[in-house]
Amino acid sequence: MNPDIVFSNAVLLTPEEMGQADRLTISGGVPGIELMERAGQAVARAAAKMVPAAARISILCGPGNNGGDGFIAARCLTAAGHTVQIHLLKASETLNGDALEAFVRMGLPHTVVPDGDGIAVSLAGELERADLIIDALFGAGLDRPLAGPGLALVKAVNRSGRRVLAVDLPSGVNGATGADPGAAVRADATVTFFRRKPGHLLNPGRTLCGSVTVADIGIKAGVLEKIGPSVFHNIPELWLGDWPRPDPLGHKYTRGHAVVFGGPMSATGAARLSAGAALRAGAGLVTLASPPDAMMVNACHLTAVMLKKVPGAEAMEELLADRRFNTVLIGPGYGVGEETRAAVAAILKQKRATVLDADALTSFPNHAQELFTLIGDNPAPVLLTPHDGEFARLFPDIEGDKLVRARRAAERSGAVVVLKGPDTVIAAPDGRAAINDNAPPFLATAGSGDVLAGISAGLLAQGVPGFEAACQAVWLHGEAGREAGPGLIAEDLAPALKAAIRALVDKTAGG
Ligand SMILES: NC(=O)C1=CN([C@@H]2O[C@H](COP(=O)(O)OP(=O)(O)OC[C@H]3O[C@@H](n4cnc5c(N)ncnc54)[C@H](O)[C@@H]3O)[C@@H](O)[C@H]2O)[C@@H](O)CC1
Ligand SMILES: [K+]
Repeated sequence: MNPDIVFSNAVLLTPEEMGQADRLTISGGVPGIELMERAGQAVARAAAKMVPAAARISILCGPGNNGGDGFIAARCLTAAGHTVQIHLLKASETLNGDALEAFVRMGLPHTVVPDGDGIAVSLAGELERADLIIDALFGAGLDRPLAGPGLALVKAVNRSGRRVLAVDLPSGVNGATGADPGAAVRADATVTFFRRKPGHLLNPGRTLCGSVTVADIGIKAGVLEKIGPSVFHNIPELWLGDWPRPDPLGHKYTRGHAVVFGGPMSATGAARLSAGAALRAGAGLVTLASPPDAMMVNACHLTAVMLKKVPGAEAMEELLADRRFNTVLIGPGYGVGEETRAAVAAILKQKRATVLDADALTSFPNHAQELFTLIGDNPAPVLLTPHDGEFARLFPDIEGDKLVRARRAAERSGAVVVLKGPDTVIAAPDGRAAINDNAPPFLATAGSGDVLAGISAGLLAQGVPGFEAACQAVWLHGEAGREAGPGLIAEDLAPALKAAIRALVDKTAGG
C-alpha cells in the first residue's frame, strides 16, 4: 500500500481519532471555536441547499460540541433570512467550552426541551411544520444509548416525516461502529468534518445517514501521520497504486494462471462462475480442475477457461506440483466434508496465493485451528470470503460489531478476511481494514459470491497483494452489480466486469 494513503480521502477516523485530529490542530495554533465556526457554516451551507428561501428550520441542539455546531448554523441561517427555531436538550447553563462560546455568539431566542419521556405537543407540531430539521443533538460524543428526552426528541423527528440534516452523525448512531442501540435519527443528509467515520459506512448507520458530505474545517491532512489511521473507505484511491496494469510487452503467461477446483456433476455452475470471473479480472489463464463425472458438463459450458480432469487426491497433488498455477480457488460448489478439508490442506501446504470460499469454509467449523495453522505456515496471501453464516461457523466466539469481528478473525486466522454483506468489511492480519459501500442490494443473489471469489483469484494471480486484491475485488464486484442493474443474475456479473474495469482503467489513464 502506498504510504501516502494515510493522508488520502480514503481514511476513516473513529470518533477518538477525530478527537485526536481536533486536539493536534488546536495545539498547532487553531482555536477550537474556529473549527466549530467552519463546521457550523458548512452545516448552514448544506441546509440552505435543502430548503427554499425564507424557510422554516428547526434546529435541535445537544449539550456538547455537536450542539455547538448547531448554534453556529442557526446564526448563519437566520442571517440568510430563514426562520429558525432553536431547541436545547439541556438548559444553556450546562454548556461549556466552545459550545458555550458558540451559544453566546448566536444570541438568538431558544426553548429548552421539556423533561420526561414525552415531548410537548407544541414542539412535535412545530417539527411537523418545518421545511427542514437540523439534528445537532449528539455526534462523536455519544457514549450510551439514547434515553429520556433525547430519545423522545429523536422519535419525534422520525415521526415528523420532514427532511432532516444530521450534523456529523445522525444522533444515536455510534461513529465507530454504525450501531444504533436504542434508536437514532433517520436523516436525509449528513455533513461530517475532515474525514468520514466508520459509522457512516457500516449499517445501520449508513442507511440512517442519507447522503454524506465531508466538509473541510481547516484540519490539515498532516495530522494523520501522527494518528496512523488503519481503517479505510474502499474506494479506488485506496488501491489504485496496486492495480495490475498489464505489461505492454507481456503475454498471457506473465499475467498469472489461476486454478479453480470444481465440484461434482450436480454442482458445477459455481466453480464455472468463479473461473469466468477470474479470467475477466485479468488472469492470463484460468483452469477449472474437474472431477471426472463433471468433465462433460463442464466441457459443454467452457470456452476460454481451460479444463483439466482431476480424478482424486493424487491427481490434485500432481497438478499442484506445477508451479505455473500461481493461485488456487476452492470452495464454490465443491462439497462439504473431510475430503474438502484434505483438499484445502493439500493446497495450503503448497504455499500459493489461495482463496477459500463457501464449502471450503463450511468444512472447517470443528477444525478451525487446523485451518489457521495451515494458513499461518503459508507465506503467500490467503483470502477467506465468508458471509455472516459462514463466519459464525468458523469463528463462533467472535462477536461484536462487524468491523471488530472481521479484524479479530483476520488476526486469528492470519488470512485476509472478507466479511460479506451490504457493508462488506475487508480486514488484513496486520490490522488494516476497509469498508465497502458500492454494492447494490440486488447483488445478493445466488452465485454472486462465487463471482467475487473468482475476481479475487484473478487479481491474486496477477500478483496483487492479498488485502489490495480483496479490496479491488469487492469494489469491482459492486461496480459490476451496478452495471448489470436490477434483475441481475450471477451470470451477468462477469460480462459487466468488463465495463467496470474499463471505467477504472480510463480513470487512471494508465491501463
Ligand atoms: N472533533 C472535532 O474536530 C470537531 C468536533 N465538532 C463537533 O463536536 C462533536 C463532538 O462533540 P462532543 O465530544 O462534545 O460530543 P457530542 O456533542 O456528540 O455529545 C457529548 C455530550 O452528550 C452527552 N451524551 C452522550 N451520549 C448521550 C446520550 N445517549 N444521552 C444523553 N447525553 C449523552 C455527553 O455526556 C456529553 O455531554 C462532533 O460530533 C462535531 O459535531 C465540530 O465542532 C468541529 C470540530
Ligand atoms: K447529530
